[in-house]
Amino acid sequence: MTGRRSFPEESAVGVGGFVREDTPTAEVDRREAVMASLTGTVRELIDATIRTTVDDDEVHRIRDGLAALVARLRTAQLPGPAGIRYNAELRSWNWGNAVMGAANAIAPPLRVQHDSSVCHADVVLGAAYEGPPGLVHGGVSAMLLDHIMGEAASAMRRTAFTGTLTMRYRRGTPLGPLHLEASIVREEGRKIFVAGSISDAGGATVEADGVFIQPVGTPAGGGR
Ligand SMILES: CCCCCCCCCCCC(=O)SCCNC(=O)CCNC(=O)[C@H](O)C(C)(C)COP(=O)(O)OP(=O)(O)OC[C@H]1O[C@@H](n2cnc3c(N)ncnc32)[C@H](O)[C@@H]1OP(=O)(O)O
Repeated sequence: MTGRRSFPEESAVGVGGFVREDTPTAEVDRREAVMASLTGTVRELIDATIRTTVDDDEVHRIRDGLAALVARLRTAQLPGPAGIRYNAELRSWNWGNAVMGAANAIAPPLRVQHDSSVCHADVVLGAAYEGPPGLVHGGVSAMLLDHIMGEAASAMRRTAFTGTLTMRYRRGTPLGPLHLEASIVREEGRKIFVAGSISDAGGATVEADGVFIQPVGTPAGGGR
């Protein structure tokens, strides 16, 4: 996630993985762009690997070349996962996030837009997300919906964890361009009920209902 949100020091949430850093926003932006450029190429690598038909010897040469690049990246590493970081200006960055992390080539990535009452995102899913032939893996659909529905529940101002997520796969979701939406249906105390969908040009392929729960001690809502 990026942008200004509420964080533990503001909301007194003791959720692990949040790390405050003094990195200026301009430096975060610069580094994020650098990492995103690398990640885009790694994403290309994943797609090219899945679809390659080069001969065995060439596969082995490419493997050895990539192993050397991995060793170079390993010369300076975080001790564990990237977590969620934020600075004094509340610029946040979670570059390892499985759905939208700028340094995670597994992430499609999903770029979620927050409108007044709806979160939406357009994404193109390629060969790396295939389940049934030519169709998106059902778990990938659930992952993307979990994320965008969680973003809708958080509304850029609070922490909300997935409690229950119910999926209805109405028909196969084709690989290619897709549209996702999510919005809050109602709230009951710490429970936030959210609806979400994935659509192709022909309409909804997957619909989901979710119950997202604010951890104890977090504000029940209010302004940003
Ligand atoms: C700045 C960051 C932005 C964040 C922006 C984030 C965007 C990305 C979002 C990604 C979302 C994820 O993947 S989150 C990762 C996946 N989810 C998790 O790992 C969550 C694991 N589970 C938990 O941590 C916990 O079980 C919680 C927090 C969900 C609930 O624990 P709790 O707070 O102790 O709940 P508890 O007091 O027992 O119950 C409170 C009320 O919720 C109900 N309830 C409890 N659990 C559930 C449940 N699983 N499903 C439905 N309802 C439940 C209870 O019946 C009760 O209702 P009543 O009696 O009051 O009526």
